[in-house]
This record gives sequence, C-alpha cells and structure tokens, in this order.
Amino acid sequence: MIQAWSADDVRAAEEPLLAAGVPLMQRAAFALAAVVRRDLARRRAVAGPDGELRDGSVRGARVALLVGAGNNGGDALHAGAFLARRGLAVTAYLAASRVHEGGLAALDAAGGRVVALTAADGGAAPQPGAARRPTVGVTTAAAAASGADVIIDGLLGIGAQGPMRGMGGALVDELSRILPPPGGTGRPWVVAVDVPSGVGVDDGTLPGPVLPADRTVTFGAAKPGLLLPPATHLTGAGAVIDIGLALPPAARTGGRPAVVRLEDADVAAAWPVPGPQDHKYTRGVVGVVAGTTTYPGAAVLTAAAAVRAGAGMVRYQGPDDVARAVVAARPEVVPADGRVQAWVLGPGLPADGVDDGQRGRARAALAAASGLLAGTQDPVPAVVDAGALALLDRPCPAWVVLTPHAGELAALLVAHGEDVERVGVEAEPLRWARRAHELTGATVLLKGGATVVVGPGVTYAQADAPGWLATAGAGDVLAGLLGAMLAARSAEVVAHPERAAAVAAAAALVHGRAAERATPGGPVAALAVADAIPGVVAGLLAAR
Ligand SMILES: NC(=O)C1=CN([C@@H]2O[C@H](COP(=O)(O)OP(=O)(O)OC[C@H]3O[C@@H](n4cnc5c(N)ncnc54)[C@H](O)[C@@H]3O)[C@@H](O)[C@H]2O)[C@@H](O)CC1
Ligand SMILES: Nc1ncnc2c1ncn2[C@@H]1O[C@H](COP(=O)(O)OP(=O)(O)O)[C@@H](O)[C@H]1O
Ligand SMILES: [K+]
Repeated sequence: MIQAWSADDVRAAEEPLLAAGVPLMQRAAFALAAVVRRDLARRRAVAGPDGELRDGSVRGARVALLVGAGNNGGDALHAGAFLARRGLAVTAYLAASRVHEGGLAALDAAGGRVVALTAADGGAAPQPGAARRPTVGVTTAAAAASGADVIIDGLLGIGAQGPMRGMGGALVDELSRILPPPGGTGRPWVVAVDVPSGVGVDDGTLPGPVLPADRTVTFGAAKPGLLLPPATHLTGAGAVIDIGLALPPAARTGGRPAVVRLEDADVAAAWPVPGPQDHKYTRGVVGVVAGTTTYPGAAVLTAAAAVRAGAGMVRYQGPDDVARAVVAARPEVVPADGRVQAWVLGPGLPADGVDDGQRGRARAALAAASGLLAGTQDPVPAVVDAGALALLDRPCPAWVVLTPHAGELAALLVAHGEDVERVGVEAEPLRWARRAHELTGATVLLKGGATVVVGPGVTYAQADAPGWLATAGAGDVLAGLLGAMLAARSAEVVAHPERAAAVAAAAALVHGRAAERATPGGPVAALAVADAIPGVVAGLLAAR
C-alpha cells in the first residue's frame, strides 16, 4: 500500500529532524542525483558482446535544472552539484531572484553553469543569490532545456500556493508547448523533484501550468497529489526516498495518511479464499437489480461480473425478458427473490423514463440494505450505480457505496443543492467525492481515468486501468464485481462501515487489472473485462 501524507504532516515530521541538524536536503538531493544517474544510464543502455543490455555511460550528459525560490530548488541545485562532480554538464535556470544559497554555492563549486531567467533575451538581470549571473529569456531557455538529456524540475514543491506564477510558470508554459509528450521521441527525461511543480500537493488539482514528469522522486512519503487525479496522470514513474522521517507525525490528521493507494499484495491478502467449511451462502449472495427491456445488456454485464468475481450465488430481479437474457448468458444466475448479502442496484436503469418496475425494486432493496425496514432483514452492503443514484432521498450508512462517473456525481450533487458540472468534478475529484460523502453519508467511488474512493475518515485513489477500459458497460462490470466483494464480507462491512471504502478501492484495482489482462494492447469489450476477473484473482493469490 502506498500512503500519502499531507504537506503539513510532512513538514511536522521534518521539523524535529531539522532542529536536530539532520541534513535532510543532502539526503534528498543525493538520492535524487542517484535516481537521475540510474535512469540516464538505463536510457543509454548498450548491448554487450553477449547481447545483454548494459547501462551506458552518463558522462557528458546534459542536465537542465529548473530552480525555484524554495527548498525544492535547493534539492535540485544540490543534486546538480552531485551530477556535475560525476562529469555531467549541468546548467541551472533560476526562476526566482533569490534561490537556495547553499545549493547555489554547491553547484558553483562543482563547476555547474548558472543562468537567470528573464521574460525576454537581454532582459534586466535579477540578483539571484550573491553573485550577478548571465541572463536568458524564457523562450531561449526552454529551447535549450528541451535539447538536454534530463530536465530536473525543482521549481516548486510542497510550499506551492496556487497556480505557478512568474518566470517558473512562463518557463513551464513554454516547455509544455515545445516538448513532445511523455514517451515521445526526442523528449528529455523529465524528473520532478518531490512533486511535478505546481500541482495541488494535497488535492491533486492542476491550478496552473505543470510540466508532466517521466519520473517523480518524492521525499519522506508520497504526497496526496501524486496519487489523486488529475495530477496523478502527470507524475510518471514514482520513487519514494526514505530520508528518515517518522510518519505518522503528531496526531494532526489523527495519525492517518491523507490518501492511500492499494497495491496487489493488499488485495491478495484480503481476498476471501473458500475453505472446507464454506458453502454458497457463506461465500455471499449478490442481489442484482439492473437493466430494463431497453437496456438489457447492463444486467448481463453486472450479473456476469458478480459470477466471475466468485459470488456464492447471484440472484437477479427484473423484467422477464431481461432475466431470460441474463440466464442465457450466465446460467448460474437465479432469477428469483431471496436473502442476499449485498445488493447491486441501478446499472442500465435510466435516471427517468420507462423503468419496467426496476426503480421500485431498487428503492425497496436500498431501504432494506440501509436498515430502514426494521424487523424484515438485516442491513447489508449495497452498490448504488447509474439510475439508482437518483433514488437517494435520505442519508445512507457508509456500507452503501455509490459508484458514479463524473457526470453522474455532478447530477447527484446538484440534486443535493450544489452548483457544479461534470468539468468541475473532473477538475477537483477529491473535493466533490468528499462533498458527496458528506451529503449522503454513503461511501463514494468516483470513476474515471483514476478512481477516488471516499468513506468515513478514509480516502483511496487507484490508477490501475488502461485507457481502453473507458468503454460502455465497463462500469456495470465494476458494479457487479464490487457487489460480489461486498457480499463476501457483508457482516464485517456493516459492523465496520469505514471498511467499505477499502473493498471499493480493491474492486477498482481488480477491475483495472482485469482490463489490463483482457486488452490485447487495443480495444477491449466490457464482457471480456468481466471474463478476465478469475485469472486476475488467481494471479493475485498466487503471488501472496
Ligand atoms: N525542509 C527541508 O529541509 C527539506 C525540504 N525538502 C524540499 O523542500 C520542498 C519544500 O520547500 P519550501 O517549503 O521551500 O517550498 P517550495 O520549494 O515549494 O517553494 C516555496 C516558495 O516558492 C514560492 N512560491 C510558492 N507558491 C508559488 C507559486 N504558486 N508560484 C510561484 N512561486 C511560488 C514562494 O516563494 C515560496 O516560498 C519540498 O517539496 C522538498 O523538495 C527536501 O529537501 C527535504 C528536506
Ligand atoms: N481514461 C480511463 N482510463 C482508465 N479507466 C477508465 C477511464 N475512463 C473511465 N474508466 C473506467 O471505466 C469505467 C467506465 O464506467 P462508466 O462510465 O460507468 O461506464 P458504463 O456506465 O457505460 O458502464 C469505470 O470503471 C471507469 O473508472
Ligand atoms: K518540483
């Protein structure tokens, strides 16, 4: 599991070490330089006589340091000094009139080149540090940096406030315009120091210009913005450097990480493996209210995913025609009422219009799941998706999991009095998923290129899926998969509702892995994603 700690928590953890004179910046910069050298050597790998690839030489490689006003720039300067001593050609572009003095002195002593950025070539020189420096206009600097082998982005770290301003912002704007995208040919390797400069460190927003990184080297612990969309898509490969911070720090956030990302091992460890005492009812029965005669496919996909995810039994409720289609596709499904350990409500149910009685069935199931029908049935977890999201007219327990995409979340929020559109949700997914959790009480799984899950006191962010998963019906598969996972842990999740979020995050991971497994490297159909679930689960279990 990757735990991300807020900027405040990281600062709180740094304080006692800095007060004790621990050289945190030296540690950070040395590790940063080591990662840069290793990445470069691998990019310059050459085949040996035996045909094996060997790391190439990094001597003479050109390094462009983008240096901002704070300690993030200090990290970059010190790393640049290490690299210059190893024979790399280092040029620092100073984006502020004052930069970290120790770092600047170290780079000077190591023989690095230092220039100050101005708006245009020939501009008036600012006074960076003590010495007067040659100047270069932003456009010229960007052109020069784009020809380097490595760009080290040390413009802003956890001290960033709002959109990146000044020379740094102008430089990043220009670089974003002229650099090929990550993975493109002719692009220097871009290494972000701590975070890609200018991202919302605690919320993953993109308030202004940000240079997409090929690698982010972060210190002490991951930061929330590295895991959360939309910023998570700009971080490239990761590397968390241990600089000796003791996290969790003093209980500012209750000793909890701000955001967690589950990894394969976490999901494998929690996956219920049936033993000799188990039978279909202990494994969990999933009740599905999905599909209408207009949208029968959603019912098939939801039920198929629940079967594939190992539900003990799947019961289907809906119009006869749809039930026939479901049973034809998955003969394991029982088209009859009965007790269930988790519900999946709403896939293929339109928000309004003809519903073949499905809205009434979903409403009744939601009330039962929430524990509002006292004496009839114990409460059980429920997945509320698509058209069933419009049925939320009272507070829910957190064992009810909403699975909207951004458009559906915006509609839900508007129905609860907020003024937001789809693009607003996409720009600030954490904020709006949190708001929906506050307003409804439910656990909220917000779908998208990365998935954010918010439950009571916990936030998860998963980015496990290839873009090919963005296809109609993929959400129905997630709903069925999550339903089966909740059914398997029904009593536990009702007793500890905050755990619903971890189950939802695990479902997002398995869903993403299933898409990865199902895609031939090209388009993938939703049913193929459902069919890939058993192989993914087997792979996870084999590795534990
Ligand atoms: N405290 C330490 O000794 C350590 C700090 N570390 C590094 O230091 C970073 C944090 O350093 P700082 O607190 O100095 O913060 P930053 O390096 O993020 O810089 C903050 C400064 O940038 C300017 N600034 C803020 N927002 C801006 C904006 N939107 N546009 C333009 N300029 C803006 C302000 O002058 C502010 O003082 C970390 O991210 C990490 O890279 C590491 O070296 C580990 C040790
Ligand atoms: N760009 C993307 N990359 C990876 N996964 C994506 C992307 N866009 C969407 N997804 C995932 O695909 C699924 C789409 O679900 P949804 O929008 O509900 O479609 P539908 O309602 O047609 O089933 C979600 O699980 C979502 O997280
Ligand atoms: K940075």
